[in-house]
Amino acid sequence: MKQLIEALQSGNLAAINTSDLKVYASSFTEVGGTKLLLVRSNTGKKLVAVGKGEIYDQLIGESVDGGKICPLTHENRLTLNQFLPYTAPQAFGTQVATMGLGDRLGIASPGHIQTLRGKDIRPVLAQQSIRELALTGRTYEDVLDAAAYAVFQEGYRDGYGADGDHLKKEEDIEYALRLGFTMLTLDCSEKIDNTIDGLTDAEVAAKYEKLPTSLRSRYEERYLQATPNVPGASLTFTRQSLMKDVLIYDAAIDFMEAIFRKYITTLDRAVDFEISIDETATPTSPEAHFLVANELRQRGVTIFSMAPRFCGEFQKGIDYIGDIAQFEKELASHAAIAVHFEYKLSIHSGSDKFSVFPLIGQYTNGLFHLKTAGTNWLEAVRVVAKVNPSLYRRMHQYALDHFEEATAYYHVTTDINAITPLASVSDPQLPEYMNENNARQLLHITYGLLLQAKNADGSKQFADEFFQTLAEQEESFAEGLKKHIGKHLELLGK
Ligand SMILES: O=C(O)[C@@H](O)[C@H](O)[C@H](O)C(=O)CO
Repeated sequence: MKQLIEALQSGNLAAINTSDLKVYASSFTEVGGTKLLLVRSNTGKKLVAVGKGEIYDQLIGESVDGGKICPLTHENRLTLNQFLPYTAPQAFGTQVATMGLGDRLGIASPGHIQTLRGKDIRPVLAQQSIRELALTGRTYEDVLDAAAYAVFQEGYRDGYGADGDHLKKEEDIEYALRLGFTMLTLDCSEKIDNTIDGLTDAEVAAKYEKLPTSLRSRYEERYLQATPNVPGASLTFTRQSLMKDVLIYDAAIDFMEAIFRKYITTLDRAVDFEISIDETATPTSPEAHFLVANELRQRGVTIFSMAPRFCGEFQKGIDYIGDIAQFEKELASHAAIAVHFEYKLSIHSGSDKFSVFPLIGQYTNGLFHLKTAGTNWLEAVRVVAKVNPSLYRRMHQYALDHFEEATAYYHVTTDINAITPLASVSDPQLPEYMNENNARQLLHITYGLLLQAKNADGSKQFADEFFQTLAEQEESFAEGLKKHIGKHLELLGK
């Protein structure tokens, strides 16, 4: 360690003996009288500090040969945030394209940064839903720590975001905000009445007539007396469609306003507030999108982005399923509505929607928010399939055995009987499973079960070997992400 400390003190990183050490040269920085560098030895990644000054004194670590070797702890991450602002998340607002890069493992962000660096789009690296935290056993502290250390490792100074994703409960919103998350995705799915779609016109009318007169009058005056004029959007309101949309969305709009007033307007910092109405059975028609957006504007609620439930299927980890002509027709209106109300269109379940990415880039004029998560996990699985076939086979079989359990968390139309039987696939062919939709969804939705699976003695059945394999294959994983997420960006016009 003495040689490392001396080389760092001189600022001569090339002099560091790297025979048993990986040096992340992009991490090197000086603050006050302290030099900092991230390295990885056989005991994992460490933050090395030399010199003097406040940050040196505040970092917690072992004093060795005149320097300090610091573990990548939550407390040390907070110290980095305090002295190196670029390592803390930021809000981006509506004037720059952004991409959610959900990292369920806490090891994907370096590859994400290498992919996006220098492009006209900014990464929301710390994006996880409460559902993902529950399935992986992680916390929002873990998520933000991993992203911040990745930013430090890569020396990435263009800014990154932190999205408390698909939040439904106030305690989860408070949790994410307390930790400094810079984006909130409010999931309104439990306030959207999906039963309305199944009612007859007469049943809809009868239910609507029971609403307060003042409420009905307000909606009818706003949406039936004149056709809204949104350049680029084709909108037709009828009394019947209006009654349905009011019954479906009115409670959700009240919820959006209440959360905005209680948590967003009271903040002393910028936060990107996203409205998610995508995880519902009811597709969001352009008229419904306009109604929600206009009601929010009438109530003084300003948002960063809106995630509608598009027509067709945006399933996890695979390409778009549906009529692309119809999708394009509605996308044009959705994008025009977002422009009209001055926010970005947010595309959830954005992983691998290659057939519609060019349309999304075109109609949003390159100003969108795209969310991915599953595809980043699957690139890690692809690495395992390539270098540790035994582990991949055990994980694949476990996923097959527990698939039904996983369908409780994600809507998929996977046909697991269509997946080539594992025994008939040779080791070199295993990575091909990541190119087959049914196998992709099998491994995607079982991520939590796989990571949390335990042996009879309580040890992790796959996770320890999985993370060890990925640690040994750090560069391969980053290259896989650069290739796969790079394909996303290229088709989006970035
Ligand atoms: O799996 C989750 O809960 C999230 O990744 C969620 O799906 C996210 O909002 C998303 O759309 C990622 O593509």
